[in-house]
Amino acid sequence: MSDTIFVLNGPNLNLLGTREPQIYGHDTLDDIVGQLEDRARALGLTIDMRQSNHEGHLVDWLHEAQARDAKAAIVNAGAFTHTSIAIHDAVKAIRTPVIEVHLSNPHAREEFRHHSYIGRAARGTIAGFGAHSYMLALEAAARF
Ligand SMILES: O=C(O)[C@]1(O)C=C(c2cccc(Sc3ccccc3)c2)[C@@H](O)[C@H](O)C1
Repeated sequence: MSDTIFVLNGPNLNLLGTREPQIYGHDTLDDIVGQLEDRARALGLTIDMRQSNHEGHLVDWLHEAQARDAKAAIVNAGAFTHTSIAIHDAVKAIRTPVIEVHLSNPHAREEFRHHSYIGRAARGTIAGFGAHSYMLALEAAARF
Protein backbone atom coordinates (compact mmCIF):
# COMPACT_ATOMS: atom_id res chain seq x y z
CA MET A 1 0.00 0.00 0.00
CA SER A 2 1.34 3.47 -0.93
CA ASP A 3 1.21 6.62 1.22
CA THR A 4 -1.03 8.41 -1.28
CA ILE A 5 -4.55 9.57 -0.45
CA PHE A 6 -6.71 10.40 -3.48
CA VAL A 7 -9.15 13.29 -2.86
CA LEU A 8 -11.74 13.33 -5.64
CA ASN A 9 -14.31 16.09 -6.13
CA GLY A 10 -17.33 16.15 -8.42
CA PRO A 11 -19.34 18.78 -10.27
CA ASN A 12 -19.39 22.48 -9.41
CA LEU A 13 -16.94 22.11 -6.52
CA ASN A 14 -14.45 24.10 -8.63
CA LEU A 15 -16.76 27.08 -7.89
CA LEU A 16 -16.66 26.49 -4.14
CA GLY A 17 -16.21 29.55 -1.98
CA THR A 18 -18.01 31.87 -4.39
CA ARG A 19 -21.67 31.39 -3.34
CA GLU A 20 -23.86 29.93 -0.59
CA PRO A 21 -21.20 30.14 2.16
CA GLN A 22 -23.98 29.50 4.70
CA ILE A 23 -24.27 26.00 3.19
CA TYR A 24 -20.77 25.20 1.90
CA GLY A 25 -18.52 27.56 3.88
CA HIS A 26 -15.98 30.08 2.58
CA ASP A 27 -13.08 27.76 1.78
CA THR A 28 -12.18 27.08 -1.85
CA LEU A 29 -10.88 23.69 -2.99
CA ASP A 30 -7.41 25.28 -3.09
CA ASP A 31 -7.84 26.27 0.57
CA ILE A 32 -8.93 22.73 1.44
CA VAL A 33 -6.08 21.03 -0.43
CA GLY A 34 -3.58 23.31 1.32
CA GLN A 35 -4.98 22.34 4.72
CA LEU A 36 -4.89 18.65 3.79
CA GLU A 37 -1.33 18.78 2.44
CA ASP A 38 -0.02 20.39 5.63
CA ARG A 39 -1.60 17.68 7.82
CA ALA A 40 -0.73 14.87 5.38
CA ARG A 41 2.94 15.90 5.47
CA ALA A 42 2.92 15.59 9.25
CA LEU A 43 1.36 12.13 8.89
CA GLY A 44 3.88 11.00 6.28
CA LEU A 45 1.19 10.91 3.60
CA THR A 46 0.73 12.46 0.16
CA ILE A 47 -2.46 14.09 -1.19
CA ASP A 48 -3.57 13.74 -4.81
CA MET A 49 -6.53 16.15 -5.11
CA ARG A 50 -8.62 16.36 -8.28
CA GLN A 51 -11.93 17.86 -9.41
CA SER A 52 -14.12 17.14 -12.44
CA ASN A 53 -17.59 17.99 -13.67
CA HIS A 54 -17.63 14.68 -15.58
CA GLU A 55 -18.85 11.42 -14.04
CA GLY A 56 -16.49 9.21 -16.04
CA HIS A 57 -13.44 11.08 -14.77
CA LEU A 58 -14.39 10.17 -11.21
CA VAL A 59 -14.84 6.52 -12.26
CA ASP A 60 -11.44 6.52 -14.02
CA TRP A 61 -9.74 8.14 -10.99
CA LEU A 62 -11.19 5.50 -8.63
CA HIS A 63 -9.71 2.80 -10.89
CA GLU A 64 -6.40 4.73 -10.84
CA ALA A 65 -6.46 4.83 -7.03
CA GLN A 66 -6.52 1.02 -7.01
CA ALA A 67 -3.91 0.75 -9.78
CA ARG A 68 -1.57 2.97 -7.73
CA ASP A 69 -2.35 1.04 -4.53
CA ALA A 70 -3.57 4.22 -2.82
CA LYS A 71 -4.04 4.06 0.94
CA ALA A 72 -7.57 5.53 0.56
CA ALA A 73 -9.80 7.67 -1.62
CA ILE A 74 -11.76 10.56 -0.11
CA VAL A 75 -14.69 11.35 -2.42
CA ASN A 76 -17.04 14.31 -2.55
CA ALA A 77 -19.10 13.41 -5.63
CA GLY A 78 -21.30 16.52 -5.35
CA ALA A 79 -24.60 16.03 -7.13
CA PHE A 80 -23.40 12.68 -8.55
CA THR A 81 -23.78 11.44 -4.96
CA HIS A 82 -27.51 11.24 -5.53
CA THR A 83 -27.55 9.93 -9.12
CA SER A 84 -24.48 7.89 -10.03
CA ILE A 85 -24.74 4.11 -10.08
CA ALA A 86 -21.53 4.16 -12.15
CA ILE A 87 -19.54 5.77 -9.33
CA HIS A 88 -21.25 3.45 -6.79
CA ASP A 89 -20.13 0.46 -8.87
CA ALA A 90 -16.56 1.80 -9.14
CA VAL A 91 -16.38 2.21 -5.35
CA LYS A 92 -17.63 -1.37 -4.93
CA ALA A 93 -15.22 -2.65 -7.60
CA ILE A 94 -11.96 -1.38 -6.13
CA ARG A 95 -10.00 -2.66 -3.12
CA THR A 96 -9.07 0.91 -2.11
CA PRO A 97 -11.13 2.02 0.90
CA VAL A 98 -13.36 4.99 0.05
CA ILE A 99 -14.55 7.66 2.50
CA GLU A 100 -17.52 9.71 1.32
CA VAL A 101 -17.40 13.36 2.40
CA HIS A 102 -19.78 16.31 2.12
CA LEU A 103 -19.33 19.94 3.13
CA SER A 104 -23.03 20.21 4.02
CA ASN A 105 -25.30 17.66 5.73
CA PRO A 106 -27.41 16.39 2.82
CA HIS A 107 -29.84 14.74 5.26
CA ALA A 108 -30.76 18.17 6.59
CA ARG A 109 -31.47 19.52 3.11
CA GLU A 110 -33.83 18.79 0.21
CA GLU A 111 -35.36 15.31 0.00
CA PHE A 112 -33.53 14.54 -3.26
CA ARG A 113 -30.20 14.88 -1.42
CA HIS A 114 -31.15 12.32 1.25
CA HIS A 115 -30.12 9.26 -0.81
CA SER A 116 -26.45 8.55 -1.52
CA TYR A 117 -25.38 5.88 -4.01
CA ILE A 118 -21.81 6.53 -2.88
CA GLY A 119 -22.62 6.03 0.79
CA ARG A 120 -24.02 2.57 0.07
CA ALA A 121 -20.60 1.46 -1.20
CA ALA A 122 -18.16 3.52 0.87
CA ARG A 123 -16.30 2.46 4.06
CA GLY A 124 -17.97 5.43 5.81
CA THR A 125 -19.35 8.95 5.42
CA ILE A 126 -18.41 12.30 6.99
CA ALA A 127 -20.78 15.20 6.30
CA GLY A 128 -21.81 18.63 7.55
CA PHE A 129 -18.53 20.02 8.86
CA GLY A 130 -17.53 22.16 5.90
CA ALA A 131 -13.87 21.91 4.96
CA HIS A 132 -13.25 20.02 8.23
CA SER A 133 -15.20 17.07 6.78
CA TYR A 134 -12.18 16.49 4.53
CA MET A 135 -9.72 16.79 7.45
CA LEU A 136 -11.71 14.28 9.52
CA ALA A 137 -11.66 11.91 6.55
CA LEU A 138 -7.86 12.29 6.26
CA GLU A 139 -7.47 11.45 9.96
CA ALA A 140 -9.61 8.34 9.47
CA ALA A 141 -7.71 7.31 6.32
CA ALA A 142 -4.38 7.72 8.12
CA ARG A 143 -5.46 4.93 10.48
CA PHE A 144 -6.24 2.39 7.71
O1 LIG B 1 -22.31 19.17 0.70
C1 LIG B 1 -21.61 18.72 -0.25
O2 LIG B 1 -20.37 18.69 -0.24
C2 LIG B 1 -22.29 18.24 -1.53
O3 LIG B 1 -21.66 17.04 -1.97
C3 LIG B 1 -22.10 19.30 -2.55
C4 LIG B 1 -23.08 19.68 -3.43
C5 LIG B 1 -22.90 20.88 -4.28
C6 LIG B 1 -23.93 21.32 -5.09
C7 LIG B 1 -23.79 22.44 -5.86
C8 LIG B 1 -22.63 23.19 -5.82
C9 LIG B 1 -21.64 22.76 -5.00
S1 LIG B 1 -20.14 23.61 -4.83
C10 LIG B 1 -20.65 25.27 -4.95
C11 LIG B 1 -21.35 25.87 -3.87
C12 LIG B 1 -21.70 27.21 -3.94
C13 LIG B 1 -21.43 27.95 -5.10
C14 LIG B 1 -20.79 27.33 -6.16
C15 LIG B 1 -20.41 25.99 -6.10
C16 LIG B 1 -21.75 21.61 -4.24
C17 LIG B 1 -24.39 19.00 -3.51
O4 LIG B 1 -24.73 18.67 -4.87
C18 LIG B 1 -24.44 17.74 -2.66
O5 LIG B 1 -25.83 17.40 -2.48
C19 LIG B 1 -23.76 17.95 -1.33
